[in-house]
Amino acid sequence: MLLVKNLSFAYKEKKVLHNINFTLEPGEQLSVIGESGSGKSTLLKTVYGLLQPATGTIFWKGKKLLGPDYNLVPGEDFIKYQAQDYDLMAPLTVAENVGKFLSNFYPRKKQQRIAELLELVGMSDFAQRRPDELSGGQQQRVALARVLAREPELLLLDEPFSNIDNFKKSALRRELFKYLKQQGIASIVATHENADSLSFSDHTLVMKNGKIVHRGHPSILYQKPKTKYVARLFGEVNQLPLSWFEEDKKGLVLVYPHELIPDADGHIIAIVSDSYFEGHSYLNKARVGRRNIFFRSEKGIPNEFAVNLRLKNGVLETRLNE
Ligand SMILES: Nc1ncnc2c1ncn2[C@@H]1O[C@H](COP(=O)(O)OP(=O)(O)OP(=O)(O)O)[C@@H](O)[C@H]1O
Repeated sequence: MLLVKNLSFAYKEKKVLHNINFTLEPGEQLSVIGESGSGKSTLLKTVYGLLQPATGTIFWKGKKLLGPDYNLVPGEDFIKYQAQDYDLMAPLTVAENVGKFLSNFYPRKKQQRIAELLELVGMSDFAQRRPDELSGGQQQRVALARVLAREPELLLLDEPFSNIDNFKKSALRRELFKYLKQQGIASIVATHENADSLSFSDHTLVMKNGKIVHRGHPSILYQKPKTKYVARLFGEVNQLPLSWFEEDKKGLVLVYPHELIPDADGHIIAIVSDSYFEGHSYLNKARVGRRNIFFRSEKGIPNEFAVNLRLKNGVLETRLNE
């Protein structure tokens, strides 16, 4: 088990991580989400051993991990870390890059392992190419194969799919996280992209200004976000007066755009200002009084068109039950 206890870190006098606590079991998948600059990368670098914590301790399976002040070569053998840059070796082929840290003692086994990993990341056809002949997304996939080569027990990935196009990304995500589960590899993925978090994580940490502001299973974070900041990480969200839905109620409620339904009987009247095509539906920006809101519709809606909206059944019960 990974145990991170009261971890804090500062770049010179700028404190970037504040009292971070979490645990992670072998094979578990943890995602760390939060706005740019919230401290996700710094957390990964500190856990990996590139940065020396100001306070706190990190244990893996009961063994205390020492930071760079105590290790000549930063990083532990059983942890692999994929940073946002890929650091592939230019003179080596893709296959040589992936196999660089594999033993040459059993050459056939080594070649099999390289082939298996290149297949996993969809790069088999590029085995003999050199990194400078690859696109950014292809380099990112090779880098992923390389960090998996020596079967780490704990894998730390910083924005692992950021350069990979949508065609490849969904399949790669599914294959990679299935592989990690099968192999019992624990992973921490720092990401902006909610799909990394929603579909594949056992737990999610939400970071803001170097602190964990919320944690839990992604479905709970999505359905019962404690703050607009948390809900906003999953896409557009409205913060609306409760009195719109229940007379005399004070306070605000978070409502996702798909939870506001166009309905002739709806008593919220919205004037559409923009309608954006998003494949499965349209995302509409509209005014209700002086407030801007977002709602979804199956069809595009002309500007300045008035639409009656109602709240999807059950939303208030879900959001307000604490
Ligand atoms: N080498 C550094 N020296 C000083 N400050 C730094 C350094 N690296 C990061 N920071 C600061 O630390 C804070 C956290 O940065 P970090 O890169 O961990 O955030 P992040 O959540 O990973 O952001 P992003 O999503 O943009 O990658 C930011 O305010 C950043 O400006």
